[in-house]
Amino acid sequence: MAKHLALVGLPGSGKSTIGRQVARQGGWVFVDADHAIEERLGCSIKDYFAQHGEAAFREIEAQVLRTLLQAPQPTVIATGGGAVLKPENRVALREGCTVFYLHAAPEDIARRLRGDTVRPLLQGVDALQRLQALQKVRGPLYREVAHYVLDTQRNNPTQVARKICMQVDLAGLSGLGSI
Ligand SMILES: Nc1ncnc2c1ncn2[C@@H]1O[C@H](COP(=O)(O)OP(=O)(O)OP(=O)(O)O)[C@@H](O)[C@H]1O
Ligand SMILES: O=C(O)C1=C[C@@H](O)[C@@H](O)[C@H](O)C1
Ligand SMILES: [Mg+2]
Repeated sequence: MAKHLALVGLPGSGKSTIGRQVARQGGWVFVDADHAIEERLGCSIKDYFAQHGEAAFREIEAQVLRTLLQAPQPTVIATGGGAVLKPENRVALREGCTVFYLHAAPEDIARRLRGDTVRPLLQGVDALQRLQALQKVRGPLYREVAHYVLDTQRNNPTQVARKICMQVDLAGLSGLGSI
């Protein structure tokens, strides 16, 4: 039975915001994979992207994910938006976690992220077009890895977090305890 809970979805789908709330509600440890990666890098993801490129970043991301999945305590993991790109990450996530895909249309996310300056893949481009392109490639991968798909468009982060907790409770997911 899965031990951890992972949230996957496009940049801005709410993984960090909702993951933190789920962990608080359930009394679990919360880890934002992007923060764990930045600790490991010693610099921001944005700077690392600029200096070393995406391929180098993906290698570090895979290593950090592996480390997080080995944690002895049940953890809510907000994954990076592109963590599902590597097939081995998808296998590791699916096996080591109960995975929730936070779905939202690119149009909605573009509205949420208006004025964003930290997401490297959305800088200096038309954010909506980029999100649509990401959705085309990643949508099937998020669905492939997910045990559950949640629509985040008609629900605010607190409501989505509550739905996740209810699902965890209903399914009696061992390792995560009950809420
Ligand atoms: N269901 C929602 N409804 C409205 N706004 C939301 C919802 N979920 C998240 N947001 C808002 O969208 C923004 C992005 O959320 P967040 O940073 O949690 O996304 P993320 O998936 O962690 O992104 P990234 O992959 O880039 O780390 C935040 O301002 C957050 O408050
Ligand atoms: O969508 C992506 O590819 C990314 C999303 C962020 O969470 C970070 O992991 C990084 O900026 C890459
Ligand atoms: Mg995040």
